[in-house]
Amino acid sequence: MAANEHQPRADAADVKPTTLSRDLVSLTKPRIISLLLVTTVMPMYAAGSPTWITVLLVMVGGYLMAGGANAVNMYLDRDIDDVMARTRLRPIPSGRMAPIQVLAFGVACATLATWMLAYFVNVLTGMLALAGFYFYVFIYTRWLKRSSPQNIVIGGAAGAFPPLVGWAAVTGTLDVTALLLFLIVFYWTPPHFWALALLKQVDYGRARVPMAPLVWGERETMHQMVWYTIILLALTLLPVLYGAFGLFYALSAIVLGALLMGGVWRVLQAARQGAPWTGPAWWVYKYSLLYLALLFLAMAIDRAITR
Ligand code: HEM
Ligand SMILES: CC(C)=CCC/C(C)=C/CC/C(C)=C/COP(=O)(O)OP(=O)(O)O
Repeated sequence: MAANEHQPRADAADVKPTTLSRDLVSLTKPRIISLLLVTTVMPMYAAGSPTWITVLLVMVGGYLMAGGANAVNMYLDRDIDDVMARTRLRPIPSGRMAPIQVLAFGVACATLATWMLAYFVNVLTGMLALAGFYFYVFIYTRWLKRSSPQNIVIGGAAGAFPPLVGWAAVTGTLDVTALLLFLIVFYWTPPHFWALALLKQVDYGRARVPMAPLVWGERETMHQMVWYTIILLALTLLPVLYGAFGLFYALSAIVLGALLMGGVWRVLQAARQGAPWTGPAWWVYKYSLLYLALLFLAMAIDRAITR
């Protein structure tokens, strides 16, 4: 029996204020945004010495833009969220909010964010954040998520916009280091998400979402995770080669990267030997979050040490 079959389906109009405010926050997917903000703010310190007010504006604007994107994602995905155990208790499928309310909230957040970032920070920052919103809503959610196992590779580029936003907020422009930070998040996304997708195949199968393990099979997905991780590790060391970051970052990237590679390799080896691989896959999913946060923190610390 599905997890929330005993949950009462409330009328959207009957929602208590406390529940409504909690639902509005949950529409923004705050835990995911916490890491998006790390990948926005750390590049600001890697790019220069931002004032605290710029950092605050970028954090609020970035939260509103990503939160708006996540709310519109929940509006567009309300049918599949209703059939997946992981997402069935969200405000729309559980009947606590009407779809149109969620859409209006998401669009309002994104509009406010565009104005805040463009007016108080700079136009490029506002435009880049808005591009991330459009990429996530239209390219990933509306198009690729339901049509191709490459959904999270190409669509995943949306999640790589935050470092560009942070960089542009401090420098007013983009350069090759900013592009590398974009590519690092881009190549990080497949091992991050496919580790989870391997574990959630029943959900995605029920929702008919063509995630890689269901289309390519488990073993091929694991091979792809290994390749993306190898490219990711190479990319993380590139900025050291041309002097953008120093020894502290280099050592951090090597140690953190070796642990990620070890985890991804353990998943593949366990599957090859017919041993249980779900434990190692959970480890890779969880560790991928810590990996990205610490890698970006190391960039900022490195620049603080060498500046
Ligand atoms: C297409 C790209 C991505 C996909 C498909 C994806 C998918 C997911 C999914 C399905 C979850 C589980 C959430 C849940 O349990 O409700 C998750 C967790 C998470 N993701 Fe991603 N993700 C992507 C990119 C990113 C990016 C770019 C970041 C931040 C830089 C990120 C940060 C997180 C965090 C922090 C969690 C843990 C949330 C929690 O503990 O509740 N993800 N991701
Ligand atoms: C600059 C800017 C605003 C960028 C936007 C970045 C952004 C919102 C990235 C989110 C990435 C993500 C969590 C995808 C999961 O969607 P999903 O639909 O697969 O997850 P779900 O099944 O949990 O809904």
